[in-house]
Amino acid sequence: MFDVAIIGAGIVGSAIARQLSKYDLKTVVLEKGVEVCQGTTKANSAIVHGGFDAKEGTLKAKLNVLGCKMYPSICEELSVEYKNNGSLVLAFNENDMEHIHELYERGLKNGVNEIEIIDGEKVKEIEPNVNEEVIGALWCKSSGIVCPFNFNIALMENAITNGVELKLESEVLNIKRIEEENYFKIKTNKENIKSKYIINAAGVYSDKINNLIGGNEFYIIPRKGEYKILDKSEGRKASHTLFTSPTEKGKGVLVTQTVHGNLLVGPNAQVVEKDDITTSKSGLKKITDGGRKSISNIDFSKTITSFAGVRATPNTGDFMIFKSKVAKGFINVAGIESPGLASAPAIALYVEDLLKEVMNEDNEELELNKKFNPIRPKNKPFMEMSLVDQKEILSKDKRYKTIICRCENITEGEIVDAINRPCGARTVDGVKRRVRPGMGRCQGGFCGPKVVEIIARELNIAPEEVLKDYENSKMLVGKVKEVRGETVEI
Ligand SMILES: Cc1cc2nc3c(=O)[nH]c(=O)nc-3n(C[C@H](O)[C@H](O)[C@H](O)COP(=O)(O)OP(=O)(O)OC[C@H]3O[C@@H](n4cnc5c(N)ncnc54)[C@H](O)[C@@H]3O)c2cc1C
Ligand SMILES: O=P(O)(O)OC[C@H](O)CO
Ligand code: FES
Repeated sequence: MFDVAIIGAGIVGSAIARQLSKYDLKTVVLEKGVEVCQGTTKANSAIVHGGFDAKEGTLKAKLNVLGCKMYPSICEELSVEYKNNGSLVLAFNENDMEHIHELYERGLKNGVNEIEIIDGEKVKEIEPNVNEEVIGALWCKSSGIVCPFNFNIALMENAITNGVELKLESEVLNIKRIEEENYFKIKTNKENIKSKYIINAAGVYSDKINNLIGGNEFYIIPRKGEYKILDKSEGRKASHTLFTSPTEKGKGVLVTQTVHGNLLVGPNAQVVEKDDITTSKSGLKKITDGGRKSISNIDFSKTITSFAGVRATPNTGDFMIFKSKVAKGFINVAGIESPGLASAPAIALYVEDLLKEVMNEDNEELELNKKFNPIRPKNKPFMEMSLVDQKEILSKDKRYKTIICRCENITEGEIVDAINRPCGARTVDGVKRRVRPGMGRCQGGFCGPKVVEIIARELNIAPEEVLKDYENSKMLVGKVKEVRGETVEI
């Protein structure tokens, strides 16, 4: 019997898992994906918002502001890339200026202190490539950018190191509350699991999971956002995150540098089916036009790839984080659209308090995990190590000598480490998200086959079994011909 079962291993489920690993609890995370970070967390703007956008008094506002404050230290503990680059909401006319003043006032009410309104000249001084028609901006100095994949993975890795169990490819199909014995029976595609408490962090599917216990307090309206990611040569064009005035559809198309130095432009907003992450010509045109509003000379011929993510927009307008009234011991952490990434560390604290409340009702208390260690050791890129560190690691492992990804300068040693760490990579995209082979200009054209070979070797599976990302995404279909006695695979 588990004490807590968390459904979903995106940023929210993983942040909660890590928070609960501070306590002496038997916690399991059930994730239907082949890996962690396969839902919305893998495809978003990666902005740690300051917290001036959400309406005052909402959970979004409260948890965003606190989450933003927590980011620098939690990323330090977990060795995750985070940069406090600040953001600008740009104004191009008097109407925009009015919006900016509203956001400023709202920011102050929400407790965001590091904000100020600046004029067009100042904007151009701190962001030289900005569209010269800018007349002013709201400057938020506390906001930042993060690597959402590594943050998600690091949270789960640290949770596992501290005793949490992660069950991958485990889709929750049904939940039954066994009232007389005070626990839940959870049916997955693999097994039945018993748990005293359940935390529903299933992203766009959080309404379906809540419906399994007969809750119908909210539903999710999936809203897709498309992006273009550009070469690092374009990344230099923006140092702050550049927003235009928000609309009722959201914060609009932004332009930002990523923590790795690429340029990210997007998203739009479109109601779709839950799993629709396709991109379209018309959608991407909106991104291009929207991005040029902030920086007119973006060279979109330097686009590396495009992608889309789906917001778990709740019909209620605010995060739906609450103890279920229909099933005692069931906590919803649902409707976590933007600013869910920025809020995740604070959401975990909020859920910890809710769990304490439900446990109190059972006359139970949380006890500390005396072995809890908040630190996740670095997996620093080989090329960023000092010469001394490079020599040391090479003396122990020669695989750091072989460059596998030429575009991003990634060695075999780093890829092997990414696979063999706790919560290690299981797929080609999983390796890509952890250590970046495939993120370069050639998009894995050169390094992809080598990565497949390494995954097959390390996981002791046939190359044909290696997946790109999801289940059924095999990359090799069989052997086609023999070249000088060697079999060539496709
Ligand atoms: C276009 C876009 C831009 C965004 N930009 C930002 C931003 O810049 N800043 C910000 O703060 N926020 C942003 N967000 C919001 C942020 O990405 C989300 O709030 C956050 O990623 C949600 O995380 P999650 O863990 O709730 O969901 P997910 O990452 O989707 O995780 C849910 C997990 O549950 C699993 N699951 C579902 N059903 C089941 C089941 N039955 N059994 C087992 N597992 C299941 C899924 O496989 C998935 O892994 C953006 C979102 C989008 C779409
Ligand atoms: O478009 P929104 O409002 O959902 O926001 C998404 C990101 O946080 C900013 O791009
Ligand atoms: S060699 Fe790896 S992305 Fe080009």
